[in-house]
Amino acid sequence: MPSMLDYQLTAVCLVTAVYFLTLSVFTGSTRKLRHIPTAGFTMPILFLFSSVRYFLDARSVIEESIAKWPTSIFKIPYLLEWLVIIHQPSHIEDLRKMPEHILSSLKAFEYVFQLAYTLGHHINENPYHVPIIRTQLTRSLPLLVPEIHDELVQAFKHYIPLTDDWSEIKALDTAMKIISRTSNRAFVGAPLCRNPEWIEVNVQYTLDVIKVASIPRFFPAFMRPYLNKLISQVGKRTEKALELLRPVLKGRRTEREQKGENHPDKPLDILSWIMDEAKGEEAEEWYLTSRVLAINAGAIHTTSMGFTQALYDLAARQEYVQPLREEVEKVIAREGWTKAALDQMPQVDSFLKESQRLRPMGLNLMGRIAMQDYTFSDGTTIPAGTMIAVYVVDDHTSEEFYENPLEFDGFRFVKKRQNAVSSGQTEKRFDLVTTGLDSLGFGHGRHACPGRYFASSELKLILAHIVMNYDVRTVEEGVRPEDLHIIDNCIPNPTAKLLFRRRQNYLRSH
Ligand code: HEM
Repeated sequence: MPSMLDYQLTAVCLVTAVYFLTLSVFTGSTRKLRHIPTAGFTMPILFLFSSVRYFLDARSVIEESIAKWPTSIFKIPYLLEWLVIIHQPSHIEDLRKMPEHILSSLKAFEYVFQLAYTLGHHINENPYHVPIIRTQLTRSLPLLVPEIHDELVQAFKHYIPLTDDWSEIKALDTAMKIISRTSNRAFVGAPLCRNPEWIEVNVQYTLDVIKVASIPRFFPAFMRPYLNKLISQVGKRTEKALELLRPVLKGRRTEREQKGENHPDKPLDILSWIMDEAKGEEAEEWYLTSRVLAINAGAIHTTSMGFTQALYDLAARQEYVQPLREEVEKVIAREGWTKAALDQMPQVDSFLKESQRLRPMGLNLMGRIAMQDYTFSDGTTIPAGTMIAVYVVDDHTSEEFYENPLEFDGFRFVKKRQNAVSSGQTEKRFDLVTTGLDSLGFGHGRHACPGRYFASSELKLILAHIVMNYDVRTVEEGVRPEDLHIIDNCIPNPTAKLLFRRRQNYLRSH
């Protein structure tokens, strides 16, 4: 039996080990970043207190730092590392212009998503899916929108039945299932997109990636590989997805052999395009499955969060329902459920953009790792290896860009579009898909989200479908469910329920 002394000795050894560990981990990087102002303490151990404060209330820590150093960059203790925060438009412009070999988005992605234990290094080594999403998926939207609409009608019927009495629906969970199904109509086609096991494996894979990428960052680097292995279910999920995708892959290969690579019935979806592009081992079934899962992981979580935020905004602000309905009804009567119709819904577009402006999916986006020492245009140098990110909230709520910036004004961007037109500028500047220094929810610059055209069409279709078919409100009238903040991530309340029923007051008879 170990004695009391043994326990005490073990405790002393552990504390000493942690102290020297943090000392060795931080003194190197801390010394190199000494010239950059710090939110909190830089000393080992004391640093941990600042880190805990950031963990509990990231927004206040950053806002206080901006008040102290309004024009300069600063660093914050992010768990066991330093994160350099930029927020000034001039610094964001510097970041936007920098190529991969100076400020790397891929390296940041690899680190933040712990690729070795989640999606796998092959996703970053050959990111051939990015141009597919940016060009083929976007260009195919006019053909895909009616299909996605068809899928979402079925998905809504299934997950939120049209009843005359109010039913309580858990918003975020339901959003993830609906988004997974409708997105997969464009990713792998029907009927796999609506197979409950496929939906489940994609949703769970996405949640696993987030878990495996986040938890180990609470621990020192040397412990992460062991922890990752302990908690990761990603391998198991990939095997399950492979089992479901294999028959589809086999069927498509047979069809290609029989009818030719570009036969007229070739399905119009991401799976077809990645099968066209994949070379060598990437063309193997496991790698194709892993690529489809990675695309899903990037698409489902982000779009579901954006959708849920907008839904909470709508449910709590009933005054927007009628004007949105009028817009959708008028356009759909003329155009049907098409991409052209979506392009003529400025109010729907603006509502979603305003929701994203005030509730982006994270306080800090556009992560980069400096691949070499880099000097910003104001002369501040960050050493190679530094992790940086943009505090987007500052730009999204800046009076320089927005009147009454903290107020939710669902049709703010409709007015901005009208002003732009009357002053001879392009109204596209204020579209949901358009990024800028005042609109960073999809990033900005060469790495801006390539899926934003697809996501935006999907979000517009869903919001339009909801206002046309449902009444939706919050459980406590007018009270919007509170967001959940995990460090600098803003997650729409994951447990909140909303009330749905069949729409009661039709504008016209259907
Ligand atoms: C509302 C939904 C979405 C939001 C808010 C969002 C947001 C973002 C952000 C902030 C970035 C990083 C930009 C940067 O670092 O500069 C990004 C990158 C990316 N997103 Fe999205 N995204 C969404 C939906 C999607 C969808 C549906 C897809 C795929 C179909 C997708 C695929 C990607 C990919 C592949 C990248 C990496 C691009 C690169 O490294 O060049 N996203 N997204």
